[in-house]
Amino acid sequence: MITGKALTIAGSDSGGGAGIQADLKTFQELGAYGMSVITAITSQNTLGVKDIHPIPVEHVSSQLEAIEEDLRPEAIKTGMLFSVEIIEVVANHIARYGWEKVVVDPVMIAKGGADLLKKEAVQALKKHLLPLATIITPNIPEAQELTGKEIVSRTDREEAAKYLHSLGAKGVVIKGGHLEGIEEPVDLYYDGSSMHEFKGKRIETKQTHGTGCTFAAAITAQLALGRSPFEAVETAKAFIQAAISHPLNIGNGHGPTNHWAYRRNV
Ligand SMILES: Nc1ncnc2c1ncn2[C@@H]1O[C@H](COP(=O)(O)OP(=O)(O)OP(=O)(O)O)[C@@H](O)[C@H]1O
Ligand SMILES: Cc1ncc(CO)c(N)n1
Repeated sequence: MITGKALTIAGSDSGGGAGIQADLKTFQELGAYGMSVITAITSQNTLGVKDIHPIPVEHVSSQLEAIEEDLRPEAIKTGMLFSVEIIEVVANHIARYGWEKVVVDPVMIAKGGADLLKKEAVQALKKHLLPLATIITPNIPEAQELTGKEIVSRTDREEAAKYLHSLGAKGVVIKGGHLEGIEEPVDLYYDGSSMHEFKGKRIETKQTHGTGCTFAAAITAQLALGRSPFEAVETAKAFIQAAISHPLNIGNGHGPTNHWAYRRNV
C-alpha cells in the first residue's frame, strides 16, 4: 500500500527557506508524510550561512535506525551531507536497508558562497551515493564539479548527464537555474535512454533561496506517492515555477520561495 512516507536526509536551515525546512514544507504541500534525518545544523538566514554544526555520525546513524525500525520510507532525498563520514554512514544505511527511490541533490555551495560539502567529500559522494540514486539533481556548477568538465552548451549538458548515468544514477536532471545566456531555465532529464527538456519561464528575482532543495523534495514527494520518475520531475518543475513566481518578499538577501503557491494556485 502506498502511504507517501518521504524522508529527507539533509541540513537544517534556521531561516526556513532551504534544507530540512524546505523539504518538509514541500512534502506537506504535495500530500506526502514528511520525516527527517538531520546531518548538520546551520545558522543561516537569507543573507548567508553564519555557522555550521555537523551532527556526530553516531547520531546520524541512530536517526536512520529509528526510521527503519518503525517508519520505512517510500522515497528518500539527500541534501547537505557535509563530510566524507556522513556520506559513508548515509550510503551504508540506504544500501543495508534496501531503501529505494533515492533522490540525490548533490548540495555543495550555498548561494552566499559557504561550503555545505567539504571539497574532499565530492569523490565520496560519487563513489558511495551516486550508484544508489534513482535521480540525481545537480545544478550546473555541481555538474561541473562532479564531471570535472566545463558545461556551456546543450551538448555539454547531455554529456554530463550520460557520464553521471554511467556512474550508476538511474536518472539525471541537470538543472538550468544557473544557465547563462539562455533565457529559459531548462532542466535536462536523462533516464538512460532518452533526453527530455523540462522548460520553465525565467523569473527575474533574488528570491531563489532553496530552489534546488524544494525542487528535489517535490520529486521525492511524488515518488513516495507512487508517481513515475518522469511524472515526478514534471510536477516538481511546476511546483518550483509556482514557488518562484509568487515570492514572499521576506528577509534582506536571497529570500525563500513560496512553498504554498502551487497548491493554492495563486
Ligand atoms: N529565476 C528562475 N526562474 C524560474 N525558474 C528557476 C529560476 N532559477 C531556478 N529555477 C528553477 O528552479 C529549479 C532549481 O534550479 P537551480 O539551478 O536554481 O538549483 P540550485 O542552484 O541547486 O538551487 P539552490 O542551491 O539555491 O537550492 C530548477 O527547476 C530551475 O530551472
Ligand atoms: C541546510 C542547507 N541545505 C541546502 C542549501 C542550498 O540551498 C542551504 N542553503 N542550506
